[in-house]
Amino acid sequence: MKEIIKVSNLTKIYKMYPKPSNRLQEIMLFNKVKLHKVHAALNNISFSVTKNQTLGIIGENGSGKSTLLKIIAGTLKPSSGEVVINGRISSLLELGAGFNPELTGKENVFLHGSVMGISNKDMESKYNDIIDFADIGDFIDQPVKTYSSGMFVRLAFSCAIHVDPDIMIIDEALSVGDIYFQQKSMKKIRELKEAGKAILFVSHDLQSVMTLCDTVVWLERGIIVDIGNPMKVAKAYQMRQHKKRDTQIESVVKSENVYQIGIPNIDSRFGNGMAEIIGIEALVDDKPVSTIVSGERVDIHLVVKIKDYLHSPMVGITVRDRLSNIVFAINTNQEDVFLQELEGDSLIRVFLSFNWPFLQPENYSISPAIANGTQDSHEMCDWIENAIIIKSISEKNIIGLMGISDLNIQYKIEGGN
Ligand SMILES: Nc1ncnc2c1ncn2[C@@H]1O[C@H](COP(=O)(O)OP(=O)(O)OP(=O)(O)O)[C@@H](O)[C@H]1O
Repeated sequence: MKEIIKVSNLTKIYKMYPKPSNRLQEIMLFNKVKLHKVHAALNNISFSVTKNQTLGIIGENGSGKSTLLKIIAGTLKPSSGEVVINGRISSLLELGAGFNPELTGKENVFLHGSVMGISNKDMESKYNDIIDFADIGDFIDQPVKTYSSGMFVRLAFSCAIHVDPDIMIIDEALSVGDIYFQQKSMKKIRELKEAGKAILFVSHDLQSVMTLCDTVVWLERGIIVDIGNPMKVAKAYQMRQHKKRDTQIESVVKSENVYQIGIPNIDSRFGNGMAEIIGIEALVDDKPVSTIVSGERVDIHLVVKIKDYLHSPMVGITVRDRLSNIVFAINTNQEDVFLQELEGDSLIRVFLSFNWPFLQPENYSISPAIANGTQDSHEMCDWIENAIIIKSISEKNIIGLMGISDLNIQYKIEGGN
C-alpha cells in the first residue's frame, strides 16, 4: 500500500546551555569554545504510515513525541534525516495558532481555509458543518479576541478537522472542552479514520490509543523501543512503567518519616475542625505507590491529628473516576469496625486495606474523611476532596473494556452442537 508518510533516519539534536547567556557567549567566541552539550530529542527514527492507517505514539514525558509530530507537521526542522509526505496535513498541535485575534470567527474560518489551500467557494460548503461542530452561537460574528479559551479552541479544532485532510495529527488535543465536546471530537476522528485518512495520534491515555490505533510506536529517550500491534506494545510499555515505579518508590520509603507523608492535593476541604487529616498515601507491600494493578492488595494509610475528644470516630474514603463519578466508598463503621473514643491532642494512623477492584485503566482520585458519630448521624470533622490520584492498571487484556469496572467474569458454556 502507498506510503503517505515516510520517516527516514530522523534525528533532532538540541543544544543545551547551562545558562541562557552561554548561547550568546558562544557566538561571540565565533563557536571556537563549545559551551553547550548536545541532546538528541530524536535519534535515527524510521517508520512509515500508509493511507487508512492510524498510528499511535506513546512514551513518557520528554521521550520525543511532540518533537516528532512537529517535524512531520513541518513546524520544526530535523537536524538530519528526511520526512516525505504525500498528502495534505491538518494538525491539532497548536490549535488556533494561525487565527488573527482582530478578525471574527467567520473571517478566521475562511483565513484557515486559505492557509490550507482551500478556495472560499469550497470553504462555504464546509462552513455550516464547522460552526455547528464548534457550537459557539452568535459569537461567530465577533472578533475571536473576545472568545473564552474554550470557544477559541472549539472553533480552531472544528476548522482543523473539517478541511478534508489526508493526514490528521492529534496530540492530546482531545482533552479540550467539556466531556460532550471530547466525545463529539472522538466521534469525528473515528469518521476520518473510517473515511481512510491517515492519523497520527499521541496520547498518554493508553485506552484511547488502543481503541483508535492500528499500530503503535513506543518512544523512549528519542529512540523507538517497539513498534507494532497496539495491545502488545501498550502492554509492554505499561509493564515497564510498573516496574520503574517499584524501584523509584524503594528509596522514598527508606528516607521518609511515616508521620510526615503530607497531603499531595486539596481541591476543597470542609469539617468542624475537631480532627485534621495531615497525611495520606496508598501502600502496596508497604511501599507508597501512585499506580495500582487491579486485584492488588492496597492499604490507604491516613495520619490524622485529633484536636478534640471524639466519642465515635469513623474514617473512610471515596474513590472517584476522572468524570467525578463515585466508583466506591468505604468507611470503618460500614465495615463494622468501630474505633474507640479518642482524646484531643493526639495523633492516629489508620490503614484501610482492600483489594483494588478491576477498573477501567485510568486515573482515580481518593478523598479521605474523618467524622464523629454513626453512619446515619454524624458530624464531619475533616473531608478533603481529591487528596491523591491513583493510576489503575491491569495485567489483563485491557483492550475493549466497556464501562467503569471489569467484573473479572469467567465464562462457562455447556451443551450446544
Ligand atoms: N526547544 C528545545 N530546546 C531544548 N530541548 C528541547 C526543546 N524542545 C524539546 N526539548 C527536549 O527534547 C526532549 C523531547 O521533548 P518532547 O517535547 O518532544 O517530548 P514529549 O515526549 O512530547 O514529552 P511530553 O509527553 O511531556 O509532551 C525532551 O528532553 C525535551 O526536554
